[in-house]
Amino acid sequence: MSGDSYPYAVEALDLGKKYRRGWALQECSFRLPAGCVSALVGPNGAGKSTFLGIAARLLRPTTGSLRLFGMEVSDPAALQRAAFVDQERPLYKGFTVAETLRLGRELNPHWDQATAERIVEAGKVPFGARIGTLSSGQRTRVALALAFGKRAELLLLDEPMADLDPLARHELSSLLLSEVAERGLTVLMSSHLLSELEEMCDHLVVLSGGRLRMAGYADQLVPAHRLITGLADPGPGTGPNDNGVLPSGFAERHTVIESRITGRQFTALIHGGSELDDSYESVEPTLEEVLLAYLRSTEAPALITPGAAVSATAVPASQKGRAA
Ligand SMILES: Nc1ncnc2c1ncn2[C@@H]1O[C@H](COP(=O)(O)OP(=O)(O)OP(=O)(O)O)[C@@H](O)[C@H]1O
Repeated sequence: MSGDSYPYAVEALDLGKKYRRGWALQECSFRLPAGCVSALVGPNGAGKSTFLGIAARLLRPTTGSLRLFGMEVSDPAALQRAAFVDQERPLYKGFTVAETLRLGRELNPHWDQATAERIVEAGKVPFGARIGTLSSGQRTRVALALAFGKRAELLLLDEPMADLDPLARHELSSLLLSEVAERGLTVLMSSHLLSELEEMCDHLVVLSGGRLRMAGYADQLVPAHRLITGLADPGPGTGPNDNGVLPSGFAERHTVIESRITGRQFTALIHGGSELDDSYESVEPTLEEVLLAYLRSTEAPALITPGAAVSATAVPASQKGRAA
């Protein structure tokens, strides 16, 4: 089923994870084209680490299936093609940096020592220093060196920027983008801040409360929306603090993702290309405006672009249901 040119790096179908306290991830279905750099975004507790943990085979899903390059994630061959940088950066504290890289070389058949050393050297991290004595940003750098040294085709990075200084962030983004351009690397990296990843990523996967809210290329997600402002109709009351309401019939004519009334003015983010009344102002929203609207309006349907949608027929019947 797999092949070097398999077009999707990740395919999740009805993926879910339940802990004793409840669902951390539910009914999550999307696919990630190979070769893209995708931001896995969502507020605290959204399920990002849970998703990455399943993709790195550290967690077993409760429902559904996850495939990497067409192979079920439980297949050891799938795992060889992915590298994971855990949020906790779990490295052996008693090992030196050089010993950590040596371990990477021994465990990974396609190990690239030169790249791993280059990443460590760029941060001026001493090879003889013990991991336990490094700052959190330096530990992140060593974890990234291990991930890049593995020469995996898919990098799963859990909050890679969280403890890096601005120079190191810039260096990491250049490194990622050159690897993507040179050898078609796919990257899925999490953050709870879109602004942290926006410049690097051409693709977006958004989770909230364990559910998928958006997935697709940013340049397809944004133009599907308009940000409308106009005069609100007076509210039902007459007092000075009464809010207005959306103009009559507006919500019936347009797919309103989110609306706000401020004084006599309304602002609405709408989806789709329905005809607009001349009396309204309409602009294309920013990616952040679209993202925030979908995160705040949990009742609005999730937005999955056709290229990111995965149907039950895309996954062989033998791989559906409870994961092995
Ligand atoms: N081992 C666990 N046992 C019980 N609940 C857990 C466990 N791990 C995660 N959860 C819960 O699952 C939900 C999703 O957690 P997860 O760590 O995946 O979110 P996240 O999006 O990565 O959050 P953050 O941005 O804060 O790192 C949270 O409600 C969390 O409390």
